[in-house]
Amino acid sequence: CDWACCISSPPRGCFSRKYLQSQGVLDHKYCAQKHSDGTVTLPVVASVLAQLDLAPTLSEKEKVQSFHKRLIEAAQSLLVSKGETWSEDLERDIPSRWQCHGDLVLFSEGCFSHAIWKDFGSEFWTAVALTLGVKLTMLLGDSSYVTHIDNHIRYEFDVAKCMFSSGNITEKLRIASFDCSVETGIGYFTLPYLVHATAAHVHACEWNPDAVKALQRNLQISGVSHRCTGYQGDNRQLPLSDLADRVNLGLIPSSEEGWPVACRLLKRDTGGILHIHQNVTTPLHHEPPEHSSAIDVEKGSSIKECSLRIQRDMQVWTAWASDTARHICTLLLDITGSKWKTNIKHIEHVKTYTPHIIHVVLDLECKPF
Ligand SMILES: C[S@@+](CC[C@H](N)C(=O)[O-])C[C@H]1O[C@@H](n2cnc3c(N)ncnc32)[C@H](O)[C@@H]1O
Repeated sequence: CDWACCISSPPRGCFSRKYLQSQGVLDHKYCAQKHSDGTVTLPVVASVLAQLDLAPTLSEKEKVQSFHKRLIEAAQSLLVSKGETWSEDLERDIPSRWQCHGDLVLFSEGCFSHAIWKDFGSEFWTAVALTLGVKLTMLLGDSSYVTHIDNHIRYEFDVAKCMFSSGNITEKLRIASFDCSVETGIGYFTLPYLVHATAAHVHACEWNPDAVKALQRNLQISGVSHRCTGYQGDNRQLPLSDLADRVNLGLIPSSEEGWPVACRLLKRDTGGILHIHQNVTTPLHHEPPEHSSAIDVEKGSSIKECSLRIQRDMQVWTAWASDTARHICTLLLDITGSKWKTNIKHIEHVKTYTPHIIHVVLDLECKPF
């Protein structure tokens, strides 16, 4: 049967239709099937199987660890069946992290680098794909169109042609908690603003035609197309002004090129909020000495070091935020010809790339005098 994928046997995957519906994973192309023993098999989209919470008792970390262990076991058993010897070197070559986009898995460079995996070819990649619960990988597959479900929003896109950042999930969750029901917005995170923050209207500008196509499709899937106006092209050339209560400037490492257009877009009479993303670089910190004379002293100093480090990081972010606020004030004056005041409402820490490069978001309130 050509069912995309199905879940039938408890206890591993016993879900109600309502639960699957609420997660947006029921595959409506197929009908449910009733079996002679009274159980019912519900069709789900194959690509989301790996993301379903199949083992609610395990934490996310434990789940990744368990997949990593299974990946090692699968590689080991294939290798041994071919008469090869397992080694620590090979074990280190098995990745412990990866990104799942529906039924496609992305591994970083620097893993599976050993020539032996290449020699095993598709047999090895099939074992990897099966272990991770995906149907295919780019190494075997012929389609790069994927479905990714993030906080109940369904994103369908061509992963080979569009960029999707799953690392922004904490920021998407924060946006989901906003109430934008009387607001017009523009910028990043169109779908979370429309679906969860229930924005009255969102303007979305994108220069990649494939991403525009995907956005149109996803707006329809979420049933929010009527609250979105899309523009294809360079957002710096956008012929719009004086319409937004909120502008999301999500481009990193810096969104600075978009600041003038964002200032032009803010409502002239009431102003609004700019969410300015930036990778802020903090100075290198002095690491604690390798050997310390007494354990309790070492422990004490590491806590102190840690809190000092956080304080220094916060000072760097605050200094960056103050500079940015001043810069935005100048831009607003130049663009509108009148004075504005800005207020740093919040600085959100999104992600640490290295201990010294930190992705932050400044929520800057801008009001005309
Ligand atoms: C980092 S990706 C973000 C993708 C997605 N919004 C997400 O959060 O996962 C940045 C997106 O902005 C688009 N982009 C970058 N600069 C642009 C510009 N000047 N005008 C229009 N679109 C732009 C890129 O094509 C890309 O789709």
